[in-house]
Amino acid sequence: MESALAVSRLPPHDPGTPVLSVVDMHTGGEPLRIVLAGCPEVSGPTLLAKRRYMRQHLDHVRRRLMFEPRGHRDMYGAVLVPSELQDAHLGVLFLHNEGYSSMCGHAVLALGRFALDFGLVPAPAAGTCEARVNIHCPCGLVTAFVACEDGRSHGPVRFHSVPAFVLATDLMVDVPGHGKVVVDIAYGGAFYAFVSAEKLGLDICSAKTRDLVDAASTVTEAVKAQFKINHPDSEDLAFLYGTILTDGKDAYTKEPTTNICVFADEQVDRSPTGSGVTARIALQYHKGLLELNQTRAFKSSTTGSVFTGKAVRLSMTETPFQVEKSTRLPSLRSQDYLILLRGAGYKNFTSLRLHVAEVKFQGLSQQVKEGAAQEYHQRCSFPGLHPGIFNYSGETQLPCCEDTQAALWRSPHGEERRPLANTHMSEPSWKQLQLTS
Ligand SMILES: O=C(O)[C@H]1NCC[C@@H]1O
Repeated sequence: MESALAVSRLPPHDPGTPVLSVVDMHTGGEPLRIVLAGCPEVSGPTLLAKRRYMRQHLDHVRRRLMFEPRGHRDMYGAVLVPSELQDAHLGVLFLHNEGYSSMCGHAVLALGRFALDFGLVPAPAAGTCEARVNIHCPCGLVTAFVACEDGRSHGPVRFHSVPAFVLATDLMVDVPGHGKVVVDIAYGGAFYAFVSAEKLGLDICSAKTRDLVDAASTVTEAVKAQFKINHPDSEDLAFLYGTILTDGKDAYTKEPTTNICVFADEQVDRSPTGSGVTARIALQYHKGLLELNQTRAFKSSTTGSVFTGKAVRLSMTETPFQVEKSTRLPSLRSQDYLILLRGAGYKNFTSLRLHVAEVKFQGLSQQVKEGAAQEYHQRCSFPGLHPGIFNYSGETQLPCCEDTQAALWRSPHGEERRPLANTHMSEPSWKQLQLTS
């Protein structure tokens, strides 16, 4: 039920016109547009089936939300859907400028706070300092731990991701304009190619973002053209999401190592990339550069925002690989590359995975240092990017129409627990997007 106050604040609109209500958040400068209401039903018995359904039948919703004039080419989104997993508090489909990703760490960090403050999970008992939010992402169940005070989010969020693994190290790729380049590929809920920017003739800290994006995208395209990536569990997850250029400082130090993630269609992550950090930790562990429970800091070269992360446990699964070997391209399967981790022998068709936990963001999710944002915009030469992207405002309205997501907004403690204003946001405002076809 909506309060009279909330309704009176809504702008006039034709009740027959579909309206999407959204909340905009960001983590470390990376946007997250969360759909509150108005998305047509996303059908499917499983989350991966819902992802396929949305791609086939509701892609116009993604395009309205992500593209200009309401979004921009680096916009990111989340559609919340019911999950088939009993333990999940919510399911989520991630949206970006090209389609639908399998994992998104910055979104999980923001959604953790969102879920607690909007009553999607029970308020933790008095005296509890972290709320647990189980988020079913396309890659699997991810748990966010949200620091809280008096039942509301307050401070850092961390998450435990799905098991990460290394797919390939020292892979020789023919990169147009750069010759043979050696890259590593690792999985942190999504697959990334990793290469030091220096190997592409760039300094990650001073190069123009446009040049970093061009180089990273060329690597992504080259890997996609020359190798077929397989995932042990599902063909839906078997794709290269992007390339992460690094400062090459993989050996452990207390100082943060810097990287830039270029994913989807040349989209740039303003944050250090939660799923990328997860994959990079798996890679560093695999190379013997990081111990279990050793915390490493990762810095975004675009905004300077920092995530920390550590590997917490090794696990071995007996899941056989179910994907077919490509006849056209050399096939990359993790049993080919991963299994002899640290010299231990494992039998064929056993995948060894690393549980990477505590990817953690210390800042409040709405705050980006103004200086960092300005510096980024000076270096960035995307014509369509407007500086307003860092000025997120909140959503004070409750969903204005009943739809398939309505069940998600029903707090376990009743409607009245829903806050009228999202306290993450400095300047409450409403936002409605007209959905025309
Ligand atoms: O933090 C992350 O994992 C995401 N950020 C944008 C690209 C990735 O999905």
